[in-house]
Amino acid sequence: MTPAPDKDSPVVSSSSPATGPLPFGRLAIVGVGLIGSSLARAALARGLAGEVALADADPAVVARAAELGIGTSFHADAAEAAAGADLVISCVPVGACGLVAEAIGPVLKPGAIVSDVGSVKAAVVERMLPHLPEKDRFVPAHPVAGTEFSGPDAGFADLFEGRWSILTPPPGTAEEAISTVAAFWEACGANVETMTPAHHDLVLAITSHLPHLIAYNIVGTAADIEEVTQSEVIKFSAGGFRDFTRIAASDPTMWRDIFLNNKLAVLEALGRFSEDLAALQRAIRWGDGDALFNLFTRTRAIRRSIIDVGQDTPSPDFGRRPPGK
Ligand SMILES: NC(=O)c1ccc[n+]([C@@H]2O[C@H](COP(=O)([O-])OP(=O)(O)OC[C@H]3O[C@@H](n4cnc5c(N)ncnc54)[C@H](O)[C@@H]3O)[C@@H](O)[C@H]2O)c1
Ligand SMILES: O=C(O)C(=O)C[C@]1(C(=O)O)C=C[C@@H](O)C=C1
Repeated sequence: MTPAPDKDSPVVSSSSPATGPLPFGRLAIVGVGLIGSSLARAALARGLAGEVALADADPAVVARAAELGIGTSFHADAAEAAAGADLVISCVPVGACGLVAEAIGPVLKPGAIVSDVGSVKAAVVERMLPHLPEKDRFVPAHPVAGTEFSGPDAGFADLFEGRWSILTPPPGTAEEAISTVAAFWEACGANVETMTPAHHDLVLAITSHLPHLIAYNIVGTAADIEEVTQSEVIKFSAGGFRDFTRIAASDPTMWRDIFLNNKLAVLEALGRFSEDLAALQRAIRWGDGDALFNLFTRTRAIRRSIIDVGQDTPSPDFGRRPPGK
């Protein structure tokens, strides 16, 4: 059982094998991009649902999902997919999650659980919860796993294997709904942790959102520097810059929505980052080699500890990608 967080303890629990009513009779996934299609593939491959109903607002995505055979039914209408489902997961950009909740709310069967995968959590709760008939059956989630690719072709069944999925149930969420969603993610190969939406947004602002902002910025700056031609950016991007270009290739809609919906936490993290950057600027200007050396030693240890605990693979491009990409 994974209890709902209270306000005094933002991080409540780490994963321990959960049990739940798996397989579901019907799982509905709304938004069949990288994450939605990976979940659909994982659910089919691992036998987590009898029916996997897929819906997307883009007709080309619905057609492609059908062609790929990654579900059991394919819908242009989210409500049609959600009708009769035991679990409905919204896998659309954060800015569109309110529209999904509004569409599915009226057709949810009694007892159906609703979840999502958005990279921001407080705004998702604010946008989705008002439209849901059973407020205690909404269990927001965020799989901390992804790539810079989008769309149904980019997904793969093992994306969540060994990665974290963070659940952020609002206070009052039914324990049984939380443990069912936890069991679902564990069956997809993920480790589950539960925390408050606000705490999630603070943590992810520094570990995910700010790094993306920095990558977008540095690639934009490099492209703008007139003496560094486009061809040189490409030619010399085999080094550290290459990692930034990978991250800066991430989906513009998804990341626009993340920054607009986690504004305060990102601005707070950016403030701290700017202060530390100014300190580095001073160290370089005044020849303070010790300050530089000490920081670089500390950050090298952090990277090595990340690899040691198996949270990353030391691949040349630092990325996880679908087979064949
Ligand atoms: N990409 C990642 O690395 C990653 C990782 C974890 C979580 N997330 C979160 O997962 C969600 C989806 O990201 P993705 O990378 O799969 O995006 P994606 O662009 O690959 O897919 C999103 C899909 O949602 C569809 N869509 C948009 N609005 C819709 C609506 N109103 N109704 C139905 N379908 C709609 C789009 O047509 C598209 O097919 C986002 O909220 C993102 O923050 C992404
Ligand atoms: O590996 C990547 O491409 C990612 O950026 C994945 C990443 C992350 O920052 O770790 C990006 C956003 C998601 O919300 C979760 C995971």
